[in-house]
Amino acid sequence: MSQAPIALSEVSYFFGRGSLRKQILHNISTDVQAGEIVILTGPSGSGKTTLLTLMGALRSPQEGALSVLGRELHNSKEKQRAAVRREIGYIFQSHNLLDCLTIEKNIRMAMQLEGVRGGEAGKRAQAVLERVGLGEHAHKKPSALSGGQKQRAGIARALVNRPKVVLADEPTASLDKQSGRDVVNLIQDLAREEGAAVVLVTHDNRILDVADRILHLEDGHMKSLSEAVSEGTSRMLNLLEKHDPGSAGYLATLAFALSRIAYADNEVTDDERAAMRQILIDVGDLAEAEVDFIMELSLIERHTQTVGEEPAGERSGFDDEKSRHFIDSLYAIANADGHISPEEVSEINAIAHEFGLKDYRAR
Ligand SMILES: Nc1ncnc2c1ncn2[C@@H]1O[C@H](COP(=O)(O)OP(=O)(O)OP(=O)(O)O)[C@@H](O)[C@H]1O
Repeated sequence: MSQAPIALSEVSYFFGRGSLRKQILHNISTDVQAGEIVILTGPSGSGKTTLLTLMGALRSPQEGALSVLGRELHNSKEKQRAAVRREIGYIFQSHNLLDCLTIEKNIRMAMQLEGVRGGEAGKRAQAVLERVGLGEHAHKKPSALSGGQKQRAGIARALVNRPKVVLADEPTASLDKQSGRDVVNLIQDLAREEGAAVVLVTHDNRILDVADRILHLEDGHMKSLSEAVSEGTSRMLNLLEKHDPGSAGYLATLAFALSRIAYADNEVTDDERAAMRQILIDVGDLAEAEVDFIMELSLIERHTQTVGEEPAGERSGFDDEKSRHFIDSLYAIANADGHISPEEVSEINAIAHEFGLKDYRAR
């Protein structure tokens, strides 16, 4: 099998020398295949940009093997890295377009570096601008475009030479929800069409679904996806709790209780999932992707908890309205398939008891 466009094996990276030497990345191993989209997440300072710059041949690792487009970069010389860089498409947080040139000229400039000029360059520039929805804006300068349009022009420039490796650093950071979504969809479509290996650094949870794989960095160490999901969810819940203490606690408690009902008969059906999702969406003013996070985390937690290992019962302190909503929601999940089983009833009773709630619907 041919080598992946990006291949890392036990890569470590250090900044500084002597007593100031500090290890930033620890034994990172991963391959990014052609046509694959990998998202790199992690808290600020965890080493995402450093890892991206290694993959982008802007630095070379002091330890481990790093191959980009078939070239080994461990201890490489600047000249070798420069040659690799010419074959990579970079998309930055700010579009990095030259303001004094039109969009079309910005794109032609990228082609000039590859020796493509004249009519051929004009044709290719127009085609790529149309592809990113900017066909009618070719002769405008960047200052005349919106943030999302500028970012799309940046993508057109990065992709016009059809790179086999595309690296994007926070491409949606300055965009609103819809523009951010448009931009990642575009990167995804173009990457698939060209069979490029794509690595995208982001803090934006809303775009995680475009990833084929999510890599999570913490203090320079690679973490598993489930650890990343759990970290992302608790960060989000903490944030919510700060802004809206009542509903955050309620949402987390409710999500977990609903998971218990969904698992009462040892299997979560699609109907139960859909009902659970809708109840949680109706409770808070969270984005759907955030609700999905909480729901999946609750289901995972429930699934991995062994029988007899129930969480310590807490008195809920819910007012009457919340108590009713809580009990009704449990019944709604139990009844999602049109039938409430004895196991589900006994789980509802157990939860009501643990939370000190009266099951006003019990017969
Ligand atoms: N040129 C440098 N010299 C010394 N240390 C650096 C340098 N660049 C980054 N660092 C340190 O390396 C660590 C990782 O930084 P990096 O920018 O890769 O993190 P990040 O995950 O991309 O953070 P953010 O999400 O804030 O962009 C940080 O502790 C940072 O202070």
